[in-house]
Amino acid sequence: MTPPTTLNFIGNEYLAGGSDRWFDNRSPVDGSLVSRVAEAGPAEVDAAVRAARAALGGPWGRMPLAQRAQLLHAVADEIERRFDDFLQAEVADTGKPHSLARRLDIPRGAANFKVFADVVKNVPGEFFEMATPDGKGALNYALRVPKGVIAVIAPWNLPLLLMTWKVAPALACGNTVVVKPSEETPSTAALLGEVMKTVGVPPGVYNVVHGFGPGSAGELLTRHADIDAVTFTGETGTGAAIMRSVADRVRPVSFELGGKNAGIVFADADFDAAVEGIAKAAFENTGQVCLGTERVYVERPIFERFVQALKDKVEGWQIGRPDDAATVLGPLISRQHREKVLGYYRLAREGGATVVTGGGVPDVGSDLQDGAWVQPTIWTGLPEDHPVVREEIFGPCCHVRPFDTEEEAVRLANDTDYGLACTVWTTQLQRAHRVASQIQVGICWVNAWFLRDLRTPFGGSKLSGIGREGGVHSLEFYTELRNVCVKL
Ligand SMILES: NC(=O)c1ccc[n+]([C@@H]2O[C@H](COP(=O)([O-])OP(=O)(O)OC[C@H]3O[C@@H](n4cnc5c(N)ncnc54)[C@H](O)[C@@H]3O)[C@@H](O)[C@H]2O)c1
Ligand SMILES: O=S(=O)(O)c1ccc(CO)cc1
Repeated sequence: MTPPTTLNFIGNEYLAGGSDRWFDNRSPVDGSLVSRVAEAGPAEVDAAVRAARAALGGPWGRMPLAQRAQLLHAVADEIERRFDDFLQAEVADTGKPHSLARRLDIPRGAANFKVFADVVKNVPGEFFEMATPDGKGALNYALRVPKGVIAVIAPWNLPLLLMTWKVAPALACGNTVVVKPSEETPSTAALLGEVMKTVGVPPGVYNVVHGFGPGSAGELLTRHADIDAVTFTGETGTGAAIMRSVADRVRPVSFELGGKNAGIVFADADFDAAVEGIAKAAFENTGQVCLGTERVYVERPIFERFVQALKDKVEGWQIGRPDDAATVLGPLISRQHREKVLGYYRLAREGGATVVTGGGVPDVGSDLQDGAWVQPTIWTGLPEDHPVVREEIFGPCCHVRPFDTEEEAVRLANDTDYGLACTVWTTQLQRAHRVASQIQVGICWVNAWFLRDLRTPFGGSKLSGIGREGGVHSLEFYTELRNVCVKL
């Protein structure tokens, strides 16, 4: 039987790669073939950028804001109508449990379009009246105009959610996009093309090119002379490479990059809630969430009890097939990524860590032996300068260490090159505010993790990114302000 194909989407049509380059998209559950993907070469990337440019001068560019917002609501409605198609596609690529994709990935994929359509409709303008020597004065007002053609480079961990988190505000602001989804997860970006066409989004507004990073569609797109901005989510090193790609043409970038996030648990915390919260932060999505917690600091009086409870909690989580309702943990995204994660598991052992649980590959049976399975893992006893405590692993693992004072906890949490997120657990109100204000991150949760209001600013400090998106903050990246000065 011929395997299904995943095609580039350009000008509202699915096109095969002209140069006959195809790559395999394999399931991380069992290594089976999900689809053959058409890799975009220079001609396809150029065609996508041209289609996007042309659309800015067509019906999309002339469309009133209210109608644009209505279309984006229709996109969201159509994603919801085709919920199961998106669910199957996302799970086929990632192997994540249906329960997780059903609760998080697909609903958020739809919600992004609704939220940003509404945000853009409700943004007030800026106006200044000025005096002039002739006494008649002048009026200044700022127009927000779309930036143009936006290159969207997306990662594989929350493919639809993180791609639409960029595409929705870009389109709401009147731009057009060329999306390069991760080579690991091309399916939902491709499927979204059908949705765009069905609801009547004009050709060229939403385009998708498939492929890899360096020397492939990712680099071809970010180096293309006719893109106006790049928005990227992924590894810090890739962000640096993209920055170099756009440097000669001085294009703006918005970067959501890696993290090595801390969790701080005070002895006064609601113990059970903290265990549950840290377990999710460390292990949900098999630890493949940039906001996840890989460093946990626990106040000494509850340290031993906390480590035991965290171990019990995660050992009770079922690892297995995505469609099994009891499954909590799926595989990693690929065997290649598993090699990286297992490399850190090895380093931890060699560094003298106490392996509280996990540390290897689970027995998932012969059916799944070609998948990318890994055990959730907890360590204690490593020094703070160990690579396992300093580098982003992006797997289901955390190192837990005791602390004695609030000052020490803040110092430990901030002792990192990254600055994305933190989760703090305490029932003392003043402590909560005091600590949150001192942690050098883009988002600090108190008694919560991954609770997102899409109107709030989101992004990272230090090596975790450049800029903030979310709510009106997205407009700062996806529009330009043009001041009009009218002499009266
Ligand atoms: N801060 C955030 O919001 C956030 C969210 C999710 C993931 N992440 C980070 O993403 C990483 C995991 O995702 P990943 O492995 O897909 O990241 P990645 O950087 O390897 O790849 C991301 C995307 O960039 C493309 N790419 C790679 N090299 C490129 C190049 N030179 N030019 C243009 N495009 C290129 C890839 O093909 C892919 O589409 C982790 O580091 C994680 O922390 C960050
Ligand atoms: O801002 S969000 O779109 O909610 C979001 C969720 C997860 C991550 C990290 O993987 C980044 C942004």
